[in-house]
Amino acid sequence: MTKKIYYLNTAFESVSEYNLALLVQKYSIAFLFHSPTGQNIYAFDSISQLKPGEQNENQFTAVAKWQNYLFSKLEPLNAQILPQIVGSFSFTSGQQNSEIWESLTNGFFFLPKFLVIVEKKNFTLVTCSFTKNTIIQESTAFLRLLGTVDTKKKPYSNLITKTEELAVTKWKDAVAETTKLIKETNLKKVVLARSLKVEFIHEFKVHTLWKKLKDTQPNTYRILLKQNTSLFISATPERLAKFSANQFETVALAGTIKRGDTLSEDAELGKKLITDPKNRGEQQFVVNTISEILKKTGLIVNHPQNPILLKNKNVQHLYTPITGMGFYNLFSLLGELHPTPALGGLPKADALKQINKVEPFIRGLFGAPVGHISFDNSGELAVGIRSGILKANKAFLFAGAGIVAGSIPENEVKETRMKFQPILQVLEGVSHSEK
Ligand SMILES: C=C(O[C@@H]1C=C(C(=O)O)C=C[C@H]1O)C(=O)O
Repeated sequence: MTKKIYYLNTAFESVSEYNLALLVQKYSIAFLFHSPTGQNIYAFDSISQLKPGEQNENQFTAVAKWQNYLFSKLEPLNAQILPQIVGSFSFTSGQQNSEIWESLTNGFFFLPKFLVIVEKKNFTLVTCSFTKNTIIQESTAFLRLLGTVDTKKKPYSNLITKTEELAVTKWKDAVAETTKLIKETNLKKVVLARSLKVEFIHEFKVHTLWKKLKDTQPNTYRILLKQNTSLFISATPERLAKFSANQFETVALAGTIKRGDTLSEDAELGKKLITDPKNRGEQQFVVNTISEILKKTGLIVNHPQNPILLKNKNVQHLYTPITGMGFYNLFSLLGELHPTPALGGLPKADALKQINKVEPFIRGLFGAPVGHISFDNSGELAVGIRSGILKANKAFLFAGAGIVAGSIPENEVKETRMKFQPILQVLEGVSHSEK
């Protein structure tokens, strides 16, 4: 690509989230990203694409190089707000193409042609184009389309016909084997995941999923990545990083217990989690490892001494926000950090080896960094858990749990079953208006 990439900003009044989600069906590539505290991003169509884990180098270095290259081509047309690259890394580089993940196996990033950024009720469209002469018309046509997306409603429902937890016995054996290995070697923690297959009557429409995600998971990230016929969706509570020039915010999230049916039962369960030595130890590994990595890159690190409880609809976790201040190289820091011991384990390399050995599927985007990065290296990435991949009338959901010396296989099965719930409930009995 030798051509320049022009970009233009158009501020506009407002648009409903539902209309933006409806627009996804008109494009083969789209990305929706709702952060509980950051920017909301809606991206459609692409100017340039990269599969990070398919390059012959570290996937974070590959994205950094691609981003640099794109930056050298950017040409603002009276624009203050930069375009952003959006999408997902893969859990690890060089994953073997899998039937489930198909072309998303090794991650997928793109520079959107149309990027809607919503921040504190300000709506901006950032349009990218190779042609200077037509960019204004392209933006206008996009906004017109957005304003006229058909929201007429007809009754609609989609029902699950089958759910199947895959290879449960084998997974329990893997947990037992891993626990033994942890007791016998210097391995301390390994996060093992399993999968749930779901079949339903019809193919899902994106806006249906998005509405259900919004209705059922109000305080998590909400993420949707569409590439042709594959849809990745996530209701993750876990931030990998929110970053700007000299600030890097991350979290240590680990340790899980169910929500209670009453306020007092819920508080009781929370207390049990926060005073439980196994879970506190598991989460402390994550706090220590992340803090060490940030310090090693020269950041000044701050975090509260003790975790607090993060309560989502289906589960509660131990949570410590961690902030690093100072200068840093974004992509090399992300490469050091991912996967944190919340998703990989400790020591990282040995844990990844064990994951590779015992997990019967490719993680694809499960647990991978997913989000948006501006050309000034500000942005936000979440950890792609509480997630699944949908294609036609099938979905594969994923859930993992931290295995430590004291882990009991049956309890880990129950914990991962709870972690399937956020996305399972999105797919379950969807019944609302549909064109
Ligand atoms: C791996 C998952 O969750 C991670 C593991 C947790 C745990 O072991 O308690 C808690 C939160 C997440 O960091 C998942 O939801 O699939």
